Order: sequence, then structure tokens, then C-alpha cells
Amino acid sequence: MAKDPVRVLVTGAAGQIGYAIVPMIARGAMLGPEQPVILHMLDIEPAAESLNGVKMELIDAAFPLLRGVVATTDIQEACKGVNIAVMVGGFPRKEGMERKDVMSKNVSIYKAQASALEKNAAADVKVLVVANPANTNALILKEFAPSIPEKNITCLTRLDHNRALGQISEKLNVHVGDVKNVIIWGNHSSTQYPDVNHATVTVNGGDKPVRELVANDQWLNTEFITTVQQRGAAIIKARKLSSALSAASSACDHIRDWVLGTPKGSWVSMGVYSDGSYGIQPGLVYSFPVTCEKGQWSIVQGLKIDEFSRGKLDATAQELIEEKSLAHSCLN
Ligand SMILES: NC(=O)C1=CN([C@@H]2O[C@H](COP(=O)(O)OP(=O)(O)OC[C@H]3O[C@@H](n4cnc5c(N)ncnc54)[C@H](O)[C@@H]3O)[C@@H](O)[C@H]2O)C=CC1
Ligand SMILES: O=C([O-])CC(=O)C(=O)O
Repeated sequence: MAKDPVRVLVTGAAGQIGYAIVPMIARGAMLGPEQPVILHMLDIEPAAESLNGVKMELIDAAFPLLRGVVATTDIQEACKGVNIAVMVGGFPRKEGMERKDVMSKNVSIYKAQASALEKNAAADVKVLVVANPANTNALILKEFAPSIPEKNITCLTRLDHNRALGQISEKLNVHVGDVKNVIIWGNHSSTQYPDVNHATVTVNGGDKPVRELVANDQWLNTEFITTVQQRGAAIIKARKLSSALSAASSACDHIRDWVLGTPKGSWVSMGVYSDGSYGIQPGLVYSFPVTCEKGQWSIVQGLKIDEFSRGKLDATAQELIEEKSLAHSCLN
């Protein structure tokens, strides 16, 4: 039987990530090759004409899975009946800025859009916040949309996760698809902790620890970590624009695994509302290792955290505590 279409909202759809992600969604990269979609695209008035151009291109591309396009500058209309909301709208940082430097502009957007989502979206809407500062924007959205279940509001750290997989694959000269179970802990910022202590590579049909294969703890504990932490800044330096195709692709990965499930034996990183796991205080949106099944994520429990990692998990939590109070002061 033909499936009913799923309504997917992309905010900031006339921007860089928006332009990269809408064709991916329309081709089935987010919800699978059998799932028809209706795209809801939101942008602001000055971008209305450009947004309409993106709609024209979507029609011209004749995607068989695409069953409709709503392109609007009206947030209420954009949110009507959406099942998935990918929140990209906002302002990107420029060279020399930290992601929290766009805080005051972006958190107020998330406060305003929270109520529109709450009022208009499907009751079980799954929300992914991409715009920076991603964890804190997601937290603000959660606080101002109290009727959306907290488990349904997440932020993107899958790009950092994929960057970590990419660095290991390059170092070992193995296929990236054979590397798994890296972890991004904490904030999508330069304090995030990319952790390879539980990561493995499939070699001759068996899983071997990344630490054993790399055999260079010095590199893993220093350069590897800073490369992943600073990758967004390196892209801005090179392109004069922040990551877009990799962000779009990772956002599709995030939603796909959340909705369709993570493969057996592997986990991914997602920014989720903390429940106190690993000693991270509740009340923060923090990136954890998660597995997903039947549309629900759960934090992987029981991983051993050594002293080096403990310090890093706590430092990035501390930054999130500070961001939270800065965000609240921006909203006052
Ligand atoms: N979490 C992550 O891994 C990543 C996050 N980002 C963040 O994603 C965001 C978007 O990045 P880009 O697409 O490169 O920026 P962009 O500037 O190309 O596009 C952003 C779009 O959002 C629109 N917009 C602004 N205010 C809006 C509002 N109130 N409602 C709806 N739309 C609004 C703008 O008109 C623009 O079209 C930035 O905050 C960036 O820092 C970027 C890469 C990775
Ligand atoms: O670095 C930035 O500002 C954009 C971003 O979040 C990333 O590329 O991870």
C-alpha cells in the first residue's frame, strides 16, 4: 500500500544548508526511498523571492517522492501539520567568531518559533535544531514549547560525529563505513569532546579498537580532538562560508537514524535533553551516544569514562551551563 506523505519543515530554506538539504529530502536521503514527502520551507521576507526560486527548482527537478511544496514567510503556515522540523533558520558565524557569538540573534528566533511549532505541528513532531548555538537554541525551543515532549527536541552533533569518523578513516586509510561508535560529548562548540575510546573498525569481518589500530595515543588525545573541534572554523576559513553540504547530509543522517533506527551494534551522537546520565545535570541539551529504535532514542548506558574523559565531559557541560544563563539574559 502506498505510504502517506510525511510533512518535513525546513526553516531558513533559502540559505546555504537549506539549498543543500531540500533535494536530499526530496530524493529520500532522510526518510528512505519509499517514503513520499511534502516539503514546508520557511524563510524571512527579504529572502521570499529567493525561496520561491528554490520552490521552482524543486518542481523542475521532478522528484517522484515529492508530493508537494509549501514555501512561505508565515511561520504559522509553515508549521501546519509538520511531522519533522529541521530548524536551520538563523544567522551563521563568520571567521573569528565562536558559535555562541550569534546567540543573541538566534535564541530569540527559537523562542518565537517554539510557540508556532507547538500550536501547529503534529503532536508527535520530531524537532532537529541545526542553527547555532545549536544545543542552547534547542533548549530554548524546549522551554518555550512545553507541550512538545522533551524527547522530541534534539540538536545536531551528527556532523561532528561524522567528522570524527572521517578523521579516523583518513588516518587509518580504511573505508569510513567500517568505522563506528565514536562519540561526541557535550556542546556543538570548540569544547565538544570527540571520544574514540569505544570506537572500532571492522577488519576482516571482526571489530578492532580504534586505539589499538591507530597506536598513537598522543595523536588521539591532542591533534585528533582539536581537528574535530575546529573543523567548522577550518571550513569557514577555506570557503569563507560555513559548512553546508556536510551539515545537510548529517542532518539527514540524524533524522533517518532517529526514525528508522540505528544499525545493530552501533550508536550515533545526538544532542538530547539530559536525564542525568554520565553525571551530566538535567536541564541541558547535551550530546550523548544514543541508539534508536521505533522512532525513540535512548542514551547508551554503562560506558567506562576514564579520568581524561571525565574532565572533558564536565568542561563542555560547564560551557552549556554558562550558555544557558547567557541565553536567558538575552531573552530578558
Ligand atoms: N549544528 C551544526 O552542525 C551546524 C550548524 N550550522 C548553523 O546553521 C545555521 C544556518 O546556516 P547557513 O544555512 O549556512 O546560513 P545562511 O545564512 O546561508 O541561511 C540561513 C537562512 O535562515 C534565514 N533566516 C533568518 N532568520 C530566520 C527566521 N527567523 N526564520 C526563518 N528563517 C530565517 C535567512 O534568511 C537565511 O536564508 C547557522 O546558524 C549556522 O551556524 C551550520 C553548520 C553546521
Ligand atoms: O562552525 C560553524 O559556525 C558552522 C558549524 O556549526 C559547523 O560547521 O560545525
